[in-house]
Amino acid sequence: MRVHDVHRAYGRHRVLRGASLELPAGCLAGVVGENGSGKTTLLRILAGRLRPDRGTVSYRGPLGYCPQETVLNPAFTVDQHLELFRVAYRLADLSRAHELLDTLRFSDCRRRRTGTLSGGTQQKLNLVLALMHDPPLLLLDEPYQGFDWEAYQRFWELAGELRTAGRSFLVVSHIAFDTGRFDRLWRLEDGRLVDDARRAHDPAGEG
Ligand SMILES: Nc1ncnc2c1ncn2[C@@H]1O[C@H](COP(=O)(O)OP(=O)(O)OP(=O)(O)O)[C@@H](O)[C@H]1O
Repeated sequence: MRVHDVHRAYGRHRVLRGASLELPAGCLAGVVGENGSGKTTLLRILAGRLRPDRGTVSYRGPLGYCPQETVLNPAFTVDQHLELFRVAYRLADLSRAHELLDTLRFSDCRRRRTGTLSGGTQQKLNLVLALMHDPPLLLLDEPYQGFDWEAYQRFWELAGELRTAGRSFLVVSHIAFDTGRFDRLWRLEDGRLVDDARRAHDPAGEG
């Protein structure tokens, strides 16, 4: 994915003022920043949900987008959500989705209406819906919000496996302690992305 000089204002409030980044294949990248710095605005632009005022975003292939707010219908069961998304993604079956449910340990919730699930479990489903078509590029906005420690660890194990398989991630986070998990890290400051020198390692050899 290539993002070049993206600008976006809400009225007179200029949130993004020339944000740029390049995300190679097999890279687990993070964007951190203070509340209100524009992380969600940036991700919505990258996902095509919001138009930038200026700048370009380009990438190849489908992407998976996990928004901060869940996309669930409380009256539908987990299985019904999976089926809806299977049709939308034109998947032959739900084998990958069921594997992800197992990985995140909530297969026993398949017949429950999502309105009765805990916030953390709803977020797990939100994540599965973004991952089940195995897109090469994943845009995740605070994907582990509400996860307990075990689910949080499982998320990172899964991210590591997908990275090894060549998938790229852009994860928005405001949690300072997980920044060491990223291959690449940008801080969103004053509407621009600043490459963070403290990134853990760089498997793509680009840094
Ligand atoms: N639809 C909107 N209309 C007006 N202002 C908005 C809108 N959406 C976001 N903003 C403002 O833009 C700024 C950036 O918001 P954004 O949600 O992108 O930040 P964020 O970094 O994701 O914040 P957080 O960490 O709290 O989720 C904030 O000041 C917010 O109030």
